[in-house]
Amino acid sequence: MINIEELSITFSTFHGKVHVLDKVSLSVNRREILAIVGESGSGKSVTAYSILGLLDKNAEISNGHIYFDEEDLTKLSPNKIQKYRGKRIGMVFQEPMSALHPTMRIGDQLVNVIKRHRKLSKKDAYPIMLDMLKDVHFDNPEDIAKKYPHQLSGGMRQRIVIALAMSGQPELLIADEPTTALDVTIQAEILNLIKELVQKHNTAVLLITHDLGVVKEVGDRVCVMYGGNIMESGSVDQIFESPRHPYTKALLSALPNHVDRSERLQEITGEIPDLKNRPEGCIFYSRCSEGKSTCTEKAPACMQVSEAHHVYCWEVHS
Ligand SMILES: Nc1ncnc2c1ncn2[C@@H]1O[C@H](COP(=O)(O)OP(=O)(O)OP(=O)(O)O)[C@@H](O)[C@H]1O
Repeated sequence: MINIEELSITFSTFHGKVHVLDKVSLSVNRREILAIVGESGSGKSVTAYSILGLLDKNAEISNGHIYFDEEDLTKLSPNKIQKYRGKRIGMVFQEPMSALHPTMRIGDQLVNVIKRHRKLSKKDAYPIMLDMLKDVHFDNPEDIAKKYPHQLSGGMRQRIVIALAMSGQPELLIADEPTTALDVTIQAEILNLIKELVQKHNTAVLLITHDLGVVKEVGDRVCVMYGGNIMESGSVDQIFESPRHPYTKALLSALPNHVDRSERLQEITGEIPDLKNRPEGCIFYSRCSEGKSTCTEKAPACMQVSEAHHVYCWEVHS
């Protein structure tokens, strides 16, 4: 569905160039939820925004490709990429209010988007809108359609945003921290809803989170990111049960209850290096407990440790 190959992104800042993504490669398949997990600043959102063509103006794609069904999105003009957004690639962000019009009824917002994406009249879009509200678990769609966003709870608003994101029947849904702003009791409901819609509509999902509990709950595969690099990728079981990268191991063992492993990601000691001066070798070296001299010389090559389980670490090579 989507295939990112060796993507590098640099931001020009007042203090010089910051290399925030360094040869990131990942892919998401149809009907699959790929979770990207990592600490703050690891490059999760920049990866998502690059797919959507929504990078800040000071960003430059200095290397790589983003293939979406064979088309390289990095080569498209802003106008062309806009046609993908919303229609073929849906988006759900952390704060639902940012995606909703505050003074327009829910039903009208959905009808407008359905009309635009599916080229339908208002009359034909109306029953689809009611079905979409049912799809996101409202059993009183006519009533909900008449409401304004401020009349709904945070969880209900996020369900509306998911309905909006799905209204173009997207092939890929990008969800950036979709449950972070919500009450813990509502989080599972939203995650289950995403899972259900993926199955029903054959969508692929790129889920961005710093919450390992969320990964465990809904992810099929995981990419662990650190300092703009992928450290390890594999199935949820591979990453949780047999992590190979020292960073993944540190993240998991830092969990208060690492038997359960359904907790939020804890910060591990040390800081991400200055991305203006990326080290020659492994970006994680300064915080790694297993580092050796090779690690400072060149960035680790990708090592396949078992089917679909990849690790970028010299220690695993040895
Ligand atoms: N416009 C910009 N100019 C300069 N640096 C930027 C810009 N946007 C993002 N960055 C930097 O890119 C790096 C990656 O940011 P990104 O938002 O992708 O991290 P993240 O993993 O999503 O973290 P968080 O969970 O905090 O959102 C950070 O160091 C951030 O400061």
